[in-house]
Amino acid sequence: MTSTDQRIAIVTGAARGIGKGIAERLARDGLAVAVADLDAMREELSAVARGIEQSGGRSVALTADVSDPEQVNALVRDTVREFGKLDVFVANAGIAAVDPLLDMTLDELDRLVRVNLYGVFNSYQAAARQMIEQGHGGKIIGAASIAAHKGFEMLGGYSVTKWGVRGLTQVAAQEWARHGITVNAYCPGIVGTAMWDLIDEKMTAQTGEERGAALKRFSESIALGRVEEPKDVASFVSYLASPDADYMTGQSVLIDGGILYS
Ligand SMILES: NC(=O)C1=CN([C@@H]2O[C@H](COP(=O)(O)OP(=O)(O)OC[C@H]3O[C@@H](n4cnc5c(N)ncnc54)[C@H](O)[C@@H]3O)[C@@H](O)[C@H]2O)C=CC1
Ligand SMILES: CC(=O)C(C)=O
Repeated sequence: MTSTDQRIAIVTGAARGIGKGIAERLARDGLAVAVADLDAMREELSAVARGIEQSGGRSVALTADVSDPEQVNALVRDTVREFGKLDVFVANAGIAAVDPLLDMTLDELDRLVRVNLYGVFNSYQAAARQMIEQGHGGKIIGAASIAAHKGFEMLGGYSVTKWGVRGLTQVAAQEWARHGITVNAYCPGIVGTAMWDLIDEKMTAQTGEERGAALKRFSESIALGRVEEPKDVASFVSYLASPDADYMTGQSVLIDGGILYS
C-alpha cells in the first residue's frame, strides 16, 4: 500500500479505554491514526501513539477538548497537515455522571451535554466539512450507549446526551449521504473501563452497597455472561469504518453482549 492509498482516521478520547482499543484496532486494520484526548491525558495519549508506531503503524498524538469547536477544527486541520486527508472520524470521547434526577443540577447536566453531545456535534461537523471539501466521502462514527436506547436510574443526564447522539446520527446520515459520507454510532453495554469504575463508585455511594456491587448487578443482565472489553467495541467500529459497511448509515447499533434487544 502506498501512503496515498492509506486511509486516515481520527479517534477522540483515545488515551485509554474504548478509544485506545479502537485506535489500536484501526491501526492494525492498516489505517494511519491521529489519537486525540485532553491535554491532561498527554502522557497516556503519547504512549498510545508510540505503541502503534512500535507495532509498525503510523500515528500522531494531538490534544483537543471536543467540547470546543475551535479545538476540534484544529484537530482535523493538524491531522490533514500530518497525513494529507481524513477518511474516518470516530467521535468516542465522553464522560459519565451518576445523579438521581432530584439531585441533578443544571451545571452537571450542562457539563455532560457539552462533552457528550456538543463534543459529538463538533466532531461530526468538522469531519463532514473536511470530507465534503475532499470530495470522496468518508465514515463518521459516534459513541452512543445502551443508555441511548433505555433510561437507567441515576444515569438520566448521561442518557439524555446519548439519546441526542442517536438523533444527531440519523440527521447527519440523511444530510451528508449525497456527499458519500456514512454516519453511524455504536452502543456498547457495560465495558470494564475507568468510566465504569467511576459509575460503580458513585452508584454504590448512593445506594450504600459495597464497592463493585453496581457493576455486578448490571453485569448480571448480560446474556453472554461477561463484562464487555474495549476490543469487543473496537471490532465493531472496525467494521463500521470499513468498506464492508458502505451500505449502512444512520444507525445506532447495540453491541452489548445481549442486554437490550431491538
Ligand atoms: N464504559 C462503558 O461501559 C461505556 C462507554 N460508552 C461510551 O464510550 C466512550 C468511551 O468510554 P470509556 O472508554 O469507557 O471511557 P473512559 O473514561 O475510560 O475514557 C474516555 C476518554 O475520553 C476522554 N475525554 C473526556 N472528556 C473529553 C473531552 N472533553 N475532550 C476530549 N477527550 C475527552 C478522557 O480523557 C478519556 O481518555 C464514551 O463516549 C462513553 O460514554 C458507551 C457505553 C458503555
Ligand atoms: C456507561 C454506559 O453507557 C452505561 C450505560 O453503562
